[in-house]
Amino acid sequence: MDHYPSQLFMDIARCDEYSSEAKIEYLTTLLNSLDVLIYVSDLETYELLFVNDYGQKTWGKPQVKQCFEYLQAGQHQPCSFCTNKLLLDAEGKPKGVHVWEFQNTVNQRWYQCRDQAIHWIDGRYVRLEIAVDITVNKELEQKLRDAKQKAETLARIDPLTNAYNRRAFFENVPRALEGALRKVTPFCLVMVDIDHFKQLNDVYGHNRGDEALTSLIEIMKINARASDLLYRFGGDEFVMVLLDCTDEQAAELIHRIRVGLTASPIRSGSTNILLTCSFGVSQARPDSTIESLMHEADEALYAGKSEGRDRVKLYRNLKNVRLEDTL
Ligand SMILES: Nc1nc2c(ncn2[C@@H]2O[C@H](COP(=O)(O)OP(=O)(O)OP(=O)(O)O)[C@@H](O)[C@H]2O)c(=O)[nH]1
Repeated sequence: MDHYPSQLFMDIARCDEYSSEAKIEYLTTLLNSLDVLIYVSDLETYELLFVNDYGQKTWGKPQVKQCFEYLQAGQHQPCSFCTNKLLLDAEGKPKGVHVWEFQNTVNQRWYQCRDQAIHWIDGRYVRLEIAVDITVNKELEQKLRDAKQKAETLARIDPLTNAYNRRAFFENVPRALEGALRKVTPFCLVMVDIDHFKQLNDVYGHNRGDEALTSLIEIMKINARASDLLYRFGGDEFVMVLLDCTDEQAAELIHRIRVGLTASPIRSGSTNILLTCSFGVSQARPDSTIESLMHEADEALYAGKSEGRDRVKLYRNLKNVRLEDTL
């Protein structure tokens, strides 16, 4: 048969060989064989004029007159999202197919709805909706979105310590510094580096080294405020970003961390490994940038390293802040 489908219907309609009932049955069989919802309703009164078998299997036999009561849960007036008004132009002529997606309130499944105004048997324009169940696609879309979100989060977290990583630092901290400078609130950056970490690894093994890294971040977290941000920059180097905090207050926090480190040695058999760190602190000035703050904190840290390690240096004066100074 080389007919286009629309031509085929016209041929059937005009054919004298079949009765009108046979022609209607033919068309109804066709509409009822489709695995999509097809319904027709009046554009003004919302009265249901036709629902195919797929619709009746899904929403039941229509016991009510209007499409909104039939197709939606607890809906006793036209739906706020009804597309009827979009189907005719200003002159009252059909505007073509309007495609949209919707989660049905009766069965919670997602449908792609294709709505249009068509001529009905009696000459009026009515609403024809063809709705395809796209729930599986929607679920896949959601899974993809979740997986993307998870991958994005993981790309910003150090898997060993669960601290944020360097990438997260450069994404978040410049904005935090900008905010602090605008509001003229103090802002501190602290570089933390474990002392002789290579030796710890070499003598006690990599696993003890890993334990030392996770133990340090735990101790930092326990002592930090909720607004403080902790990052593992790589290896045994960490950065603390302290909002609304002066370098003297930073030194108090560092003191608590050092006390925590003394109280929680890493166990290796019968040996207690005491972990010490060097700390370099820089406080933002009005013209500070992330780069300048990092450079200053680094300078303070390495001044402490070269003087023998296990100490806290403020960039401001490069003097040692002794444990007892912060008590
Ligand atoms: N266990 C473990 N070791 C790591 C990890 N990442 C880096 N390291 C090791 O950390 C050590 C860092 O050593 P260095 O940078 O030389 O510093 P250090 O020995 O702490 O010396 P100072 O900082 O000068 O006191 C290297 O031996 C790295 O192999 C890790 O994820 N786990």
